Amino acid sequence: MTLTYTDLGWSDFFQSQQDADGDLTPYRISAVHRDKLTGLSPNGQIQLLPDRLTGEFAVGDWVLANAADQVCERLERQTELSRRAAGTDARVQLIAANVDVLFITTSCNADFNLARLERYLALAHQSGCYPVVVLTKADVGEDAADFRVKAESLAPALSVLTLNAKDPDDLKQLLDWVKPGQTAALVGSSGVGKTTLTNGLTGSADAVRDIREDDAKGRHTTTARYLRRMVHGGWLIDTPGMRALRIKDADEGVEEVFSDITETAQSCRFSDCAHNGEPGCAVVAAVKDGSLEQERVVRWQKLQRDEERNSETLLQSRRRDKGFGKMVKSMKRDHKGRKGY
Ligand SMILES: Nc1nc2c(ncn2[C@@H]2O[C@H](COP(=O)(O)OP(=O)(O)OP(=O)(O)O)[C@@H](O)[C@H]2O)c(=O)[nH]1
Ligand SMILES: [Zn+2]
Repeated sequence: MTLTYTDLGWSDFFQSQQDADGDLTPYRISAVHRDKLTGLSPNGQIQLLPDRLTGEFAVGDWVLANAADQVCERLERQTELSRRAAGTDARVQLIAANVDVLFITTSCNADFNLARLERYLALAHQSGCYPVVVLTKADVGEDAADFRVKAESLAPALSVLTLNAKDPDDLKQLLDWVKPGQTAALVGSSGVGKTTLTNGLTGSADAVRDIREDDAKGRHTTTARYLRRMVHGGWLIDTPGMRALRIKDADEGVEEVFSDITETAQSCRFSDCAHNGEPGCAVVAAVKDGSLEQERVVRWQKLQRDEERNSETLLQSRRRDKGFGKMVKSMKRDHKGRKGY
């Protein structure tokens, strides 16, 4: 079957970035390898040679390549999903590009965690993707409707689907959210059913899991991401091996997810109110009168702290560590001094 550029997700946004002569060919990146890229065009799939480190490309990117299959340009992204890399590394790690819909996947069991959902929602808002919460294992034991109500409480008009990932009929619910030519990405913890969903939505049983790398702790993780065609003509990016999501530079996303709280906080007497017992704190007052939920405020404060810390540059975190080291030293000195009394 021949695909057109429109089928691949090409739009006016990318067209306007085409080179004037039009002698370069656009390709959609379907896989990023150590030293090469896989690109899709109406002529099929080819290997492309990157013009910079492949870590600067994401699955879903559009690039322009010359007749020798060398990438000459990476087009500006409509949306970009990224997180802070694992370990002590402060770098940004790209997850996917030009994603329209983010399927935030969790299951109707112990994996369900409101704080984690909020983190993924902040990622969606920050990147410009439309979030849809997918609750799998609705067919198993516990009452799926309860989980749904809890998830829906996170934002007004939040789209929440409950389903059995193994049931082809249930999967139609997801297809409704992605138009042909649009791209969705699946995120969520290990074991929630991402592979099952990917196989069901793309009609392939061979989840390609061939690139294994050691992470910081020496564990093997599957890091390959692929752009796959969904049965109805949309595109799907699975994100295997994403053990934890550390959001970075997502302060606006966090603000959006907690807009009810941030709006209330504008009425605090002090503009830098930490909502920790300051006089005239509107957030504490709202918790008291029941218009804000205490646990949600606590989750907001924690997510804000995490986000700030993840967004520090390496230099800032070194300074913080140094400052902390100095503080410990001076405390030790003080302690010694006091002992002398
Ligand atoms: N009953 C039921 N089982 C499910 C459902 N979704 C997934 N499973 C099962 O849960 C197990 C884990 O599913 P996977 O699709 O491998 O989960 P994953 O998110 O891809 O996990 P990783 O590969 O570790 O990232 C498999 O045994 C699935 O068959 C569901 O909605 N209902
Ligand atoms: Zn306050």
